[in-house]
Amino acid sequence: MADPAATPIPFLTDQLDIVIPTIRNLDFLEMWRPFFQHYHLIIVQDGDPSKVIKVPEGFDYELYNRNDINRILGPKASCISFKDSACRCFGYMVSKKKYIYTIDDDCFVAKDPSGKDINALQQHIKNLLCPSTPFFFNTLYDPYRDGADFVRGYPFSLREGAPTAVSHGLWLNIPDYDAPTQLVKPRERNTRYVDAVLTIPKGTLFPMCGMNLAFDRELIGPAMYFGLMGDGQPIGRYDDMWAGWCIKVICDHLGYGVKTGLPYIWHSKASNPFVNLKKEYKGIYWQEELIPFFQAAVLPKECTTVQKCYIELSKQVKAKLGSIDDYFLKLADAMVTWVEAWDELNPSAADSAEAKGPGK
Ligand SMILES: O=c1ccn([C@@H]2O[C@H](COP(=O)(O)OP(=O)(O)O[C@H]3O[C@@H](CO)[C@H](O)[C@H]3O)[C@@H](O)[C@H]2O)c(=O)[nH]1
Ligand SMILES: [Mn+2]
Repeated sequence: MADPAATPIPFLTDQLDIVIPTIRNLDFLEMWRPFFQHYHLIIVQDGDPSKVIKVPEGFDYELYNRNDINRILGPKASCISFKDSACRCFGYMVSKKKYIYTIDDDCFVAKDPSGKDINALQQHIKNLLCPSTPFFFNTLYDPYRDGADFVRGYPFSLREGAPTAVSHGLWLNIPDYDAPTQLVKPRERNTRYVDAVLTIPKGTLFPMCGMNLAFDRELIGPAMYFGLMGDGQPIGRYDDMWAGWCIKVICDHLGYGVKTGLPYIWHSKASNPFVNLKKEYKGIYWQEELIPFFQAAVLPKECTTVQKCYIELSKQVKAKLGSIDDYFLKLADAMVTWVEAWDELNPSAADSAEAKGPGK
């Protein structure tokens, strides 16, 4: 097998879309121009569709506002959040590319300890193209990286690794803290650059942040639904968390890997902690029941495609979480609507999904 660490990182400009949820002008792209200008952008405009979003010259993009989402999905648009960054998942659905990178419009290019600008997109591509090691933990971190390898005692039968479905990047400056933590530590900034990429072990959940995230759309796209939040919903800021718990259960079942660590972006501003507390507070106690649910979730072996896994998960959500709050009955239905809409917009992928089967 070719040494994944030694091969140069391809740019994949015709295989990757960048999805940006936004309610503001996209001046932040100026800083990303050297890294993004050859990629196609999918801009999901949230909020008032009559507002004109200014996109800097020279970028190739498609922009969807709420009117477009309603026109394209019809009644199924009900599964796409309104007035919340969760709307970004519509961009995953309409993309036709193999890979997705999603980034917030208040995230900028960070510098590594040497002072060099970090090309976050290239690091995500490297993470996605290199295998993961979910079945046995390598104590010297990413074994496929230049200057590292599997350590003594690592089973040779597992050294081929698993296909990587998700690459979860981190943030310098404003960390992704929940509102209570933000309120207690308003001036805390993340200044620590940890030069590592880790595979999250099979059977372990994690808090997935949508700020700096890339994934293999063909491996896990139909499960990357950012849960129903925003207008008319009882919670917010749990969209990406919901997606992260669902994709991790499914990746574990299908034998795919999820990585976290490099690359870093510079998160420039903290959202209002009081507004965030109002959005999060129910989720803070609900998640004490949600996490055990996902930890115990078992998918039958007949679930051989992401769609089948996701539909099965939605049934378990309805059966086991509906008693917490009616919201989870609505969310379970929205999960089904999402998959139906996904398959309508991606018919060929839906047909071939049957053939894919579990990752080896
Ligand atoms: O109603 C809205 C509000 C914002 N957006 C766009 O979404 C992203 C994130 O917005 P922002 O940076 O203001 O919020 P954060 O609290 O930093 O977001 C992080 O927390 C999580 C919220 O679920 C999420 O994982 C992170 O994004 C920006 O691009 C806004 O323009 C929106 O579309 N609709
Ligand atoms: Mn932000």
